[in-house]
Amino acid sequence: MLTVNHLSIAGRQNGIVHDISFEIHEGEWFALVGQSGSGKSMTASAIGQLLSPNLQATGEIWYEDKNLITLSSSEMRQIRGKRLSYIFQDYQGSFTPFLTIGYHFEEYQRRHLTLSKTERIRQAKSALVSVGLSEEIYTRYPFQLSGGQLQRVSIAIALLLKPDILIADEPTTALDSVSSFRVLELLSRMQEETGCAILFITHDLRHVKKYADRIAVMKDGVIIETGDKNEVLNHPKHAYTDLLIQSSPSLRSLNPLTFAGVIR
Ligand SMILES: Nc1ncnc2c1ncn2[C@@H]1O[C@H](COP(=O)(O)OP(=O)(O)OP(=O)(O)O)[C@@H](O)[C@H]1O
Repeated sequence: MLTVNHLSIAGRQNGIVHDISFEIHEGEWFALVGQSGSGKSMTASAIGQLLSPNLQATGEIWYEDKNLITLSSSEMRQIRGKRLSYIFQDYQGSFTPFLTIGYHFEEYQRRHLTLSKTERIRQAKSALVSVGLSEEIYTRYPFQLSGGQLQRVSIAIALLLKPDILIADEPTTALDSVSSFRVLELLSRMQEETGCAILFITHDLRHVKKYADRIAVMKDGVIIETGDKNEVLNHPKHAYTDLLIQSSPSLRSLNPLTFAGVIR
């Protein structure tokens, strides 16, 4: 569904991502993990042409028969939102504070869907209800909502557009554990309902263990290991992956040999 081939990202002075390749299959939950600064967000941004202008992406990012890197801004806008949606850690930045939640829905709906105004409002309210929020939120302003509620609004908008791929860049980092749980369960439900693929960026291997199908581990701008979730978590090939697992408390016991103290 999405094939990244030899992607590199560089600034004027330095390289950030170095020749990475991976594939996201239809309907799968693909987790990109690794330490802070390893290039996960830059990789996610490159897919939707969202890199800052001082950064240059080279290589290929194939979605259907299009190399996304070569598309014009207007061609990319046709795909981003409707076919490829983002949910960010910085949900505040995704909303304009002085515009109502309804207005945010409208903006996406008008750009990507052909519906009457009444139908747009009906669908938006129904999307809010489906993520566990009240219809009344439609007329509220972003500053009147909590972080967890705003992140659920982001998901409701994504849900409405039914993208093929949802890129969720640390969507729960700024949330408390109950809100995080709700958001992840919603993403999981959305995936079941719409069959979309999810590119999930996280530091938290517990979330990977619970939700992901496959994992890519990134370090210093390079993918050092990719594979099936259980394979990577139970039999890491790279010492760095092992270190990530060791430093995730609830995952230490995944490897019974480690748990028994037979291997480190
Ligand atoms: N606009 C920019 N210009 C130059 N370098 C940048 C720019 N934005 C980010 N970087 C650098 O790119 C590197 C990778 O950043 P990125 O945000 O992709 O890391 P990450 O793996 O997502 O980290 P985190 O988990 O902390 O979000 C970092 O060293 C960062 O300083």
